Amino acid sequence: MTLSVYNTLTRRQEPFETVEAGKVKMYYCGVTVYDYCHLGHARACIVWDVVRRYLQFIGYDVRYVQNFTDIDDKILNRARQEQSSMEAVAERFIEAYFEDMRRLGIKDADEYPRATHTMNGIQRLIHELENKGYAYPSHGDVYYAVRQFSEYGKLSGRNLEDMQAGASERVNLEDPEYQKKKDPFDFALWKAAKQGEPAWDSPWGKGRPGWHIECSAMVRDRLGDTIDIHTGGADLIFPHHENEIAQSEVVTKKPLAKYWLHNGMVKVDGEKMSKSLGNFITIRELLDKGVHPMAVRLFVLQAHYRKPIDFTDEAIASATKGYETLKEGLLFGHKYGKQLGWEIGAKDLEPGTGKNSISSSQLSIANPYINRFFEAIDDDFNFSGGLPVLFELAKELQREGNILTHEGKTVTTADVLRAQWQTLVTLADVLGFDAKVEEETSVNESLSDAKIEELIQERQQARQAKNFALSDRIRDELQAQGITLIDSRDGTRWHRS
Ligand SMILES: Nc1ncnc2c1ncn2[C@@H]1O[C@H](COP(=O)(O)OP(=O)(O)OP(=O)(O)O)[C@@H](O)[C@H]1O
Ligand SMILES: [Zn+2]
Repeated sequence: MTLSVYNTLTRRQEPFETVEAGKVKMYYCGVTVYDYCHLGHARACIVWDVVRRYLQFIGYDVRYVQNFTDIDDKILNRARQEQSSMEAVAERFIEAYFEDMRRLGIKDADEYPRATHTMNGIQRLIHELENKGYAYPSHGDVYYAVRQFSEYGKLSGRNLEDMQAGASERVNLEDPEYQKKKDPFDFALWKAAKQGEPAWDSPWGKGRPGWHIECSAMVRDRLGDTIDIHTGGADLIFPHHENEIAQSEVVTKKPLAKYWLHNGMVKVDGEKMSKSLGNFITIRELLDKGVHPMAVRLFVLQAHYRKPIDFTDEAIASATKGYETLKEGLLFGHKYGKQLGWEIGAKDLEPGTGKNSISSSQLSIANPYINRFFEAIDDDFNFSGGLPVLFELAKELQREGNILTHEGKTVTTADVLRAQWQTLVTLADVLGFDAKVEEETSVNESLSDAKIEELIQERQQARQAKNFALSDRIRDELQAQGITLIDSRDGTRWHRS
């Protein structure tokens, strides 16, 4: 079977064929940085992280770009509340983004463009839209004229006439914002500067870009006219992605993306978890409470990526239990490899980096598992369908581990067990699951929170006394025990890995 994916644009599952053979250009609409990331963002980032890992695993050279929206009314509001600046708020939450996502084992994207760094590309696009008659200036703003683009609505399946009929009662024609537009569905490409807000010079006067145009500009600047996969949450299909298409395609005369993929929402009591609704749990709250990052990953991957999932304590508890089984399997080689007489170097114990990490003879033993895994995932990235393969292997290894402990021998041969274990480690790595040996340390043996705080104090004093050798040693010793320190202007935070 070969990979096929559900394309929001065509509403069909289609064979996956890239623009350029062997290469995938992929763009994800990332976060607006005015608060800590929540579990909904974790879901989106985990899903696209795993899509990227899988594409790499099956041999594609993937270029993955993810943006940060660092100009927005919500960022400005936060800056006002904190008597700080838009830049400072954005910087702080970008830093926090990296900290949280790395804790979840999400690999860094190849590039992280920001709206504020893309001002030339944004203005160039608006200028071209204006020249082609798709944009018009009004009172210092510039708007996109949706009626000009005959294909408007093709992604979301919406039709301007129906939308107009539905909205007519809600549109307040007295509203000055509406009065600036020729059509109520026209959207801002550029907004005139308001008193006290950050602004950039432009041919239309001082101002700042609208949200949709930044993604069109970033895709074009970083990846070109047509990319293979454009992703984001399903909440972005309309209007954000519809507007991106409208902006980009009339300028380039080419499709913006071959495949439009959207992840389902994390919901709380049936409603989207979102920063604006305030019904969210941040990634750091969840992890600091002791939920294992890999349990969060399992929680996310247990559902098909397009379906909504409900966040409940029970669901997280059940994922935590599930991860315990997976972890047992992943640590099998570390625990029993020697006893089974495997000749293993440190490299064998590393998580797999692709098909090549399993030799061809091992691959043939492991084939049924690998084939089933591929078959599931090739069907529209059905990661949840690939998980039973991992659990079957993990349970089998767990069972053999118990027999070995109690009877001193295993039922299956050491070679087969080794192939099964390496298959598990390799396939688990494709989904981003990784178990660390130090996780074997029981809670009793590990450092208490109080002891960690004490060592951090000691390190602080060492730094003040400029005894960097000592402060580095304390940090390294903590790291060796799975405690990561993060220094920032507000002091030192820590977390267990
Ligand atoms: N609850 C959620 N479940 C899954 N994905 C989400 C969820 N919330 C946001 N996303 C996705 O995360 C990315 C960043 O979203 P964004 O920064 O707009 O977050 P948000 O919480 O929706 O914010 P706001 O409430 O201010 O709109 C987008 O791709 C979005 O679709
Ligand atoms: Zn976007």
